[in-house]
Amino acid sequence: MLTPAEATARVLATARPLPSETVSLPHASGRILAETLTADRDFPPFNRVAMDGIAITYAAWAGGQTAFAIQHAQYAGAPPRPLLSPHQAVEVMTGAVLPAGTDVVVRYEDILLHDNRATIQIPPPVAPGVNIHHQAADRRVGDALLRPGTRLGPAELAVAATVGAAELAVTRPARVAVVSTGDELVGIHETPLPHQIRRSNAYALQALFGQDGADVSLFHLPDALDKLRDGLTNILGAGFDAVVLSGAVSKGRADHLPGLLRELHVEEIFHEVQQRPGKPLWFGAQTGGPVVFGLPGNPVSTFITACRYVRPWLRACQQPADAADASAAFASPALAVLTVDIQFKPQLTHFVPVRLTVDGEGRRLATPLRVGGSGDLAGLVGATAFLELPPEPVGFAAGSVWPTWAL
Ligand SMILES: Nc1nc2c(c(=O)[nH]1)N[C@H]1C(S)=C(S)[C@@H](COP(=O)(O)OP(=O)(O)OC[C@H]3O[C@@H](n4cnc5c(N)ncnc54)[C@H](O)[C@@H]3O)O[C@H]1N2
Ligand code: MOO
Repeated sequence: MLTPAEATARVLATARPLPSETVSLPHASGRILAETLTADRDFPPFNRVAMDGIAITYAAWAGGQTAFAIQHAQYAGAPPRPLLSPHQAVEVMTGAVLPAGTDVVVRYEDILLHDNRATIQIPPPVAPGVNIHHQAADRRVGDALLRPGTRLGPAELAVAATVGAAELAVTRPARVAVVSTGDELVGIHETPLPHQIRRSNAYALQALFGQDGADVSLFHLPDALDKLRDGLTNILGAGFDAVVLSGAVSKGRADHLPGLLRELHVEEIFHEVQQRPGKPLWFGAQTGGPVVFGLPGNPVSTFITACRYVRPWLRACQQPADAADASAAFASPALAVLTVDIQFKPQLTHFVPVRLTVDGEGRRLATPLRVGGSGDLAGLVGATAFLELPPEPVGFAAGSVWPTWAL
């Protein structure tokens, strides 16, 4: 049986970069950039006035002059006009081009304005340049600003907008079929009979994969082998990048999936991982078709195996081929301090849902939630991560530090 690290390596070995597509800037939010965006101009593109006030010649002020006649006013958006006399001043507004011939800005708060003359109330600074955002101070024309593989959040979209990238190349979302199986499951609009439950896993998976930008379609198939075969045949041939099944991968008489998937030419890459929850995890791939994850049906197992294995695969596929560091986005979980003692005897990696907080010294603390078992889906409410505890030792002491995976 594989360890979680070995299973992860086999999952990621099947990830292929998805092709790119072009979308308009407002639709690129949250998507993964598939091109390099460079500065089309210096940042800022001109010496920008950074405070409302007057622009003057530093040498005059440093030489003892404090009263300056106003030559004109320079507004943001107006073509620049130079200062003609070093002993006069230009009124300037934030965002305006600094008038040629000036090299310092004095704020309105630090001058008295009377009769078109400004009298400075403060001593001169030690050098010119004050209250000026100099051309190219932040970035130079041609600098790479955003690289392939960058997730486009609000700051990145602002950068794209400022270089005029009205359309952007992004990786196409992964197309994922989420398939729940089981005759005990009814839809969310139905009233279950005493021996039935509503299907919840599919919605958790849809939301999880949606957070990674995947395009998710939901299906439900019954346990009867012929119906399961027909349904699965259609789904496998429908052009999905991944088919994620929940349930029917364990040892029960209705757990048909491993056999059926083999019959449908989905090659098994592994079945079972040394972990709890989620030991019955199944993974395979169909040549020329999708990869298939068979997630164990117990809701906590489904949830955690989706986070631990499916989401990294999605992220890997959504990285463009030329991403600078394709592995960085998903390779390493962050460390956190366990806040209570935990005993776990089985020789299995133990995944523990936790709530992460930060203490007064900035340490990340992981507090386990009260989850009754892998069927306790309500126990997951409020989880922000899960701990990955190794098969050894049996006892994990409060204060010890372990990897955590954010949800
Ligand atoms: N003899 C053994 N029995 C079991 C083993 C084992 O090793 N030997 N493993 C246990 C473990 S661990 C798990 S996890 C489950 C996984 O079983 P399956 O993947 O075959 O899942 P099902 O039997 O179909 O369902 C398990 C459980 O989860 C509920 N479920 C399933 N799908 C949904 C859904 N979409 N929404 C809500 N709840 C769902 C289902 O009703 C069952 O209660 O097997 C153990 N058994
Ligand atoms: O994945 Mo099972 O607990 O290990 O329910």
